[in-house]
Amino acid sequence: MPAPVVHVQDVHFAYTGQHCVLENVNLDVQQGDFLAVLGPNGGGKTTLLKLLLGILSPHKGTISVLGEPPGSTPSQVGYVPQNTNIHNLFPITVKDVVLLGRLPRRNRWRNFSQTDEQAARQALEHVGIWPLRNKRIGQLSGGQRQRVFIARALANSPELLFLDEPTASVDREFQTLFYNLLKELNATTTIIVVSHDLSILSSHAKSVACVNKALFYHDQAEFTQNMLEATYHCPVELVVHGAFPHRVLKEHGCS
Ligand SMILES: Nc1ncnc2c1ncn2[C@@H]1O[C@H](COP(=O)(O)OP(=O)(O)OP(=O)(O)O)[C@@H](O)[C@H]1O
Repeated sequence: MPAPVVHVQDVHFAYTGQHCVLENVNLDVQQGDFLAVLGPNGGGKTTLLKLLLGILSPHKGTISVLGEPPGSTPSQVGYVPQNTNIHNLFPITVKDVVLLGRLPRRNRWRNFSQTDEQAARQALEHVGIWPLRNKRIGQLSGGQRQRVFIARALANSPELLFLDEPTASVDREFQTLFYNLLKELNATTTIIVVSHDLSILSSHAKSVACVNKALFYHDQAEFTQNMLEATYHCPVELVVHGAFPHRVLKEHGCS
């Protein structure tokens, strides 16, 4: 089997002065995978992505991404963060935010080329907001901003794409469009997406990682009741309705 694009071995992580957020985490992601990362609030999903991006460093264990230490191949890795705090009055247009995705980590102030402009246009068209390109980002709704940051991640045609709750504030119509776009991108891009939306992920992901301090990996996108209950530590009910599988959590009180 070829070397995995993401290799995590015996990783432990805690924020300063806090309990362990991730403990003894092991994960291999193969090229071409579409991995859904699930788990309860505070389970450590975003922390795991930040470790893979090199924003945080593990206290114990090793991580490699595309065969290198995390953070050393930024032009091959796209990232859509969960929260994007930009001041409403910050004077930057939608297109400029997307163009920033084309800049290497070093030499960040080079001029943009025709190729950069074309890539930005294509990314904005992909997420359906090319007409908004000259608006200031502060003038956009939460869902429109989310699309801008997805376009920024796509603008570099990354080999590996990390997405943290990418559809949290977008409407249902765009969610479907977006997951279809991810499916298309998955032909050439390895995708790791954190989401609570089991219904859509169940029909698009190829594998699943459940994260709640520990990580349980399943090499098939099959969400079984046992697996979800072990992760969420509470009863979970799987139901199917509509044209494609749709799962919901049973009403419950978690202690
Ligand atoms: N910068 C930080 N400093 C201290 N503790 C933090 C920090 N960021 C996250 N935590 C804590 O680490 C734990 C894991 O947080 P993380 O954001 O990774 O969870 P998550 O699974 O992504 O949650 P959610 O589904 O709510 O987004 C939580 O208990 C959180 O309070």
